[in-house]
Amino acid sequence: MDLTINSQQRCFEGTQGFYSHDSAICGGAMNFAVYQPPQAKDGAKVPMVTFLSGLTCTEENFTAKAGAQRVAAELGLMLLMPDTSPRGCGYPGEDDDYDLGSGAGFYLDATQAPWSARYRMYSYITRELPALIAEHFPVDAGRQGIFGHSMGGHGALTIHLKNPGVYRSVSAFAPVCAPSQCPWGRKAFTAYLGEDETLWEDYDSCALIRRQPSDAKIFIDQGAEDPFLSEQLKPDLLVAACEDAGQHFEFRMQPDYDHSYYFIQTFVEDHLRHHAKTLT
Ligand SMILES: N[C@@H](CCC(=O)N[C@@H](CSC=O)C(=O)NCC(=O)O)C(=O)O
Repeated sequence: MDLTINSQQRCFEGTQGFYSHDSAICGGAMNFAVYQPPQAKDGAKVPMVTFLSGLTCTEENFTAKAGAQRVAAELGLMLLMPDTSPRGCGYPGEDDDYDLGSGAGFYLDATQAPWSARYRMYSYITRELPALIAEHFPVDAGRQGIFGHSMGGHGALTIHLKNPGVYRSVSAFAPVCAPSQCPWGRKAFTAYLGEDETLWEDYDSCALIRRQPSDAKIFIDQGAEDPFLSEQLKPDLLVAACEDAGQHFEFRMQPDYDHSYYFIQTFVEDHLRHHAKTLT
């Protein structure tokens, strides 16, 4: 699989790069960013943590705003930052709303036309992109973790819960915890998956935990002043699901923090150390 290097720059003795490729699964060009830590040299393979971003984001938001590279360099973690959806599909309404279409792929495989042809972010993130990364970067595919923010927190939790042996560590910042029960998720799931809500459970962390908890510890930070907390994120539902199902978790409510990347950059070191405990 071919890869285009759009830019590469030195960063904490490692390399921060932006790349694109032609995705068979998403039916067009996709962008992503990778941070290679200094330990990834002379043939040495390093563990990788994938960060899934939230609504309106591209591969650039976390890469430029989270300040994760310094600690990733210290811990020897490769970071993979995918885009949040296919782009330029030409579907009606694709660019009209911030919470549907471009920038809002919700990390699922759409089953409803027209989205089903290209909005296949679940398969892209779990199959095509890791294979491409393994071909072009010195990654140890047996040591992978996943984390994310908001819509990307939902993606990280669901992808871990559906693939606990591949994504061995998991964490999230302000995740959409129960997409079947909040306006962002219900709008996206109706459009992408259709009206049958029983089919939504496959992409709902609370339902997945109740069905089959994982052996990992789910680590979550949430800002207490997050404007999306009660209507969209609903961490109380995830905490209840974890408690009922016996899922190991740590949930931290952070006083005074909001939903922004200032919140993320404050706690990103804790998240990377959480992943390193399992992966290194
Ligand atoms: N209506 C807002 C919503 C956009 C927003 O807040 N996006 C968040 C993720 S929200 C959940 O997935 C984000 O990460 N934005 C990018 C950033 O760099 O802050 C709006 O359109 O502004």
